[in-house]
Amino acid sequence: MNRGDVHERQVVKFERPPPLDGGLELKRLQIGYRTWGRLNRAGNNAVLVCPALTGSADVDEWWSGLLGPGKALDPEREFIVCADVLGGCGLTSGPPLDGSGEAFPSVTVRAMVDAQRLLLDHLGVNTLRLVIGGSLGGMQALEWAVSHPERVDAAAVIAAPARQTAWARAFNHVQRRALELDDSLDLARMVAMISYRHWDNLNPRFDASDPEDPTGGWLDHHGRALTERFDRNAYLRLAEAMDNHDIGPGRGDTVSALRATEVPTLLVGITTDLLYPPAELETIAAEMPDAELATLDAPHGHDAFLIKQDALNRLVTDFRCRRKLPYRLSCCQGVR
Ligand SMILES: CC(=O)SCCNC(=O)CCNC(=O)[C@H](O)C(C)(C)COP(=O)(O)OP(=O)(O)OC[C@H]1O[C@@H](n2cnc3c(N)ncnc32)[C@H](O)[C@@H]1OP(=O)(O)O
Ligand SMILES: N[C@@H](CCO)C(=O)O
Repeated sequence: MNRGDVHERQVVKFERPPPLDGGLELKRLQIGYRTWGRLNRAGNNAVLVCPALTGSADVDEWWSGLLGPGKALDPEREFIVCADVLGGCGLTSGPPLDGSGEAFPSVTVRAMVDAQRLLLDHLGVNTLRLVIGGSLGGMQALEWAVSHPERVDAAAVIAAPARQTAWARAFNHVQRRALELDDSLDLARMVAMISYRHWDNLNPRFDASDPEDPTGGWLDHHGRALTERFDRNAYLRLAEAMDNHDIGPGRGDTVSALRATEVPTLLVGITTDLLYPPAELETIAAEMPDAELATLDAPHGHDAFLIKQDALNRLVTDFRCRRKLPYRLSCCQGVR
């Protein structure tokens, strides 16, 4: 069943799974996931896509610019897998699904990777041709490259750090305070939205002298929209996971962990990213033995990885073609 062209959401349940990172013991682990394309007999043509904070397994909804025939994630040639994130509010174990709400245990990025590994084992995936993600998804992709290099042919880390930064923590702190005052996700999302954008995105779009305040209206819109589609406790758990993200512990330190990771890795920095500026990605690239740095030139800020999809698709495709990774596309011709 896992070897066909399955597109709809599926669920796998692990009774008494092994403890996940951080001593996370769940009586039952459920993972909701989607796949595109077919897994080959050797189990070595898979690509794992890791979602960002409020993302889901529905890659076709939020990364359609990268998913499709001839694109960076090509289901005609590869088996694309994406799961709802552990601790979130999809069909993978998390506060709402588990029913434990606030009592759902802390989750780390490494635990997210542990859960994804169980899923890949279940599907018969041996090695990944690529693991890719932006923001929280980029943290997961980097953690994969560091913790399971033997299973990863290449990684693409977009707009994410190797270790959470004080600056990004500051935004999460204010969001937690907002959630203490009011259970609704409105205010937290509005704060987050400011960190996801840039003045080059908002200034040309909204007239600051307009008495109807389109900037405020836009923020209100996003606050309301998240409240309708997301869960407060899941949000808190995922923000906590981002705040605790560090590939270093247990591996010397962050720099030692990067230096020991030989997986070919593409690091994409977004020119206007105020949350994880390009300098973060440059630092990672400087330490990894086989890293390539690329720049996504966009006025949108951090969220450009969701908005400038054609340009991102080109960066990822070019990386894969240039590295002659086990990947053949007509668009590879001419890439050196
Ligand atoms: C990566 C993952 O894993 S998935 C998570 C990605 N998805 C999300 O984050 C969902 C939330 N959406 C967004 O953040 C953004 O819409 C993006 C990143 C997907 C796209 O960004 P942009 O193209 O800049 O869109 P923008 O931020 O303007 O949002 C458009 C929405 O704002 C509304 N809007 C724009 N201006 C205003 C305004 N002045 N007042 C009120 N509403 C406004 C639009 O009507 C539109 O509403 P809709 O989404 O309900 O159709
Ligand atoms: N805006 C995206 C990315 C945040 O890093 C999200 O809501 O998941």
